[in-house]
Amino acid sequence: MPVQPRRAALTDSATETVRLSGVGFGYADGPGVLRDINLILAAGSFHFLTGPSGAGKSTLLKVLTLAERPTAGRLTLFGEDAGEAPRSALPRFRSRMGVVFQDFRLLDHLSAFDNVALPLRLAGAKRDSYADNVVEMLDWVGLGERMDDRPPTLSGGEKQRLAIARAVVNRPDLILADEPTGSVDAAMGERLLKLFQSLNRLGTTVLIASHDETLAAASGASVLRLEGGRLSGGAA
Ligand SMILES: Nc1ncnc2c1ncn2[C@@H]1O[C@H](COP(=O)(O)OP(=O)(O)OP(=O)(O)O)[C@@H](O)[C@H]1O
Repeated sequence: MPVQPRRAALTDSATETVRLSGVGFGYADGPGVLRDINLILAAGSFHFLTGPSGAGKSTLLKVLTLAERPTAGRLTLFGEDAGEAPRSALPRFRSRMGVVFQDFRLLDHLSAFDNVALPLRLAGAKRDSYADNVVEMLDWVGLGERMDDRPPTLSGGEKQRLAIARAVVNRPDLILADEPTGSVDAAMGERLLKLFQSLNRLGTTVLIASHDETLAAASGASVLRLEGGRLSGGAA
């Protein structure tokens, strides 16, 4: 029986940030990792994605960031078919996303300031127009005193906070974050959650993959659970 996509809120195509219909994925020569995933993330909704280690949370985020393409089913982002979009279309989809990678992917030769400024520079903004915004974001994540330092001199938690500041600085339409509080203490985890919630109140759709079930429950967000490659949970 075909499964209806889970609905997190309104499902009019104009208000959907993400739609997965029967999406499957497996790495080359490996077993299937994602099976028949049906999911709608309404524009402006907030979700946690939980599940045991190896369940496929990072893989699902890789499919959503178009680092991997679905091997079955249909993926729509911002109302457009993305699963089979040509490579030349990928920057257009990605320019609307802020991604926090599990391994941070900071540029070691750039200062903390320049790492955070990168998405704005790539979007063509001039330094004068974004400098205050970058400083404000670094202050928010507690790195206001470290803006001239390079990533190799930062602790794991500081790198994580820097990666989050970079992902959110240009107010993307969609934030995809893989374990964004995995390297920080509980108080900083709550502060970072507030940052994601503030952006969400401004209209950004947020999906956070996390082992931290306590933080997920405290957030009041819908909690999606991935297990054995299948998705359950979320708002009905
Ligand atoms: N590049 C890859 N090539 C082949 N198999 C992979 C690759 N990356 C992940 N896998 C496999 O896919 C499955 C899902 O991994 P994934 O990293 O998505 O899980 P996860 O839920 O994010 O785990 P964790 O919570 O430990 O980060 C695992 O069995 C893993 O071994």
